[in-house]
Amino acid sequence: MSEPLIQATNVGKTYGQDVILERVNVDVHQGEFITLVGASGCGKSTFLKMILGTEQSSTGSLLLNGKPMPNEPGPDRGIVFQQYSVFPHMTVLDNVVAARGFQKASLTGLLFGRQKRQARDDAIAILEQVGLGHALKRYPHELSGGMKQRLAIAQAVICKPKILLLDEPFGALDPGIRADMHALILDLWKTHKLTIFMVTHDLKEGFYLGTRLWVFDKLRHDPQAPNAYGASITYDLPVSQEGRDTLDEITRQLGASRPTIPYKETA
Ligand SMILES: Nc1ncnc2c1ncn2[C@@H]1O[C@H](COP(=O)(O)OP(=O)(O)OP(=O)(O)O)[C@@H](O)[C@H]1O
Repeated sequence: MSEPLIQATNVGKTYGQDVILERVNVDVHQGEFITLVGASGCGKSTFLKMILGTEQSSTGSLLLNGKPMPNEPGPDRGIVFQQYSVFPHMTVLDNVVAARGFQKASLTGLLFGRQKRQARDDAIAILEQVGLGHALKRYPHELSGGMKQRLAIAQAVICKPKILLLDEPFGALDPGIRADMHALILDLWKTHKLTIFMVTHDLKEGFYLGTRLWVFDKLRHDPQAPNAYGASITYDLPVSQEGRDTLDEITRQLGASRPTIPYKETA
């Protein structure tokens, strides 16, 4: 098998005295679609931020293509948050062109001449793909929640990331709209050959979208010091088509069984 795209070895994260994550050991290969589930506050977003480069691991090693994860975001890693992060004073089209501008000319975000024409053409193509081709001239306040999230996804994808990080991107959307967004994200994943990490609170969504599902949980608890231990990945489940078909059964087993990755005293 090829070299892992991301390799985490005994990764831990602390904020002051609080241990958030500990002993995270995973390899991720290009093209995987990882979904992350776990209790609120257990460190899922923190793990995404470490891949984005806005947070650094406190212990262990986190590698991207065999080299230490850069300490800042880069064009190879895009992110979409639950709260719509678009520029309110720009049209839909200009929002996506600007995202490319900040990538290519980060200080001013301004593009000129051929670069600008290319960015416009690419932006129109990606907006067509996310279903906003009819709304190029609208402003964000004229869009529904689902449309704003499509716009945020288009902003991330126009930068041609290898890795797309999705932090509960559909959490604020109605169930019917979420189904459309699922189809969109699977389409983008395939056509742009992305590696996706997606945090969700919806186990069903995690099984439906992912090729692999991670459960974050604490394996050690100290009732006297609740923040003394951090969460690890306690289940690392490959999701096959059969897995999707027998979702109810897997959900039942997850609730009833013990973690498949027991805690090991490794250095
Ligand atoms: N910059 C920070 N400084 C101090 N503590 C932080 C910081 N960022 C996050 N935390 C803490 O780290 C813990 C994990 O936060 P994180 O957002 O990663 O959890 P999460 O699993 O994504 O939660 P949720 O599902 O609610 O979004 C929380 O207790 C949070 O308060």
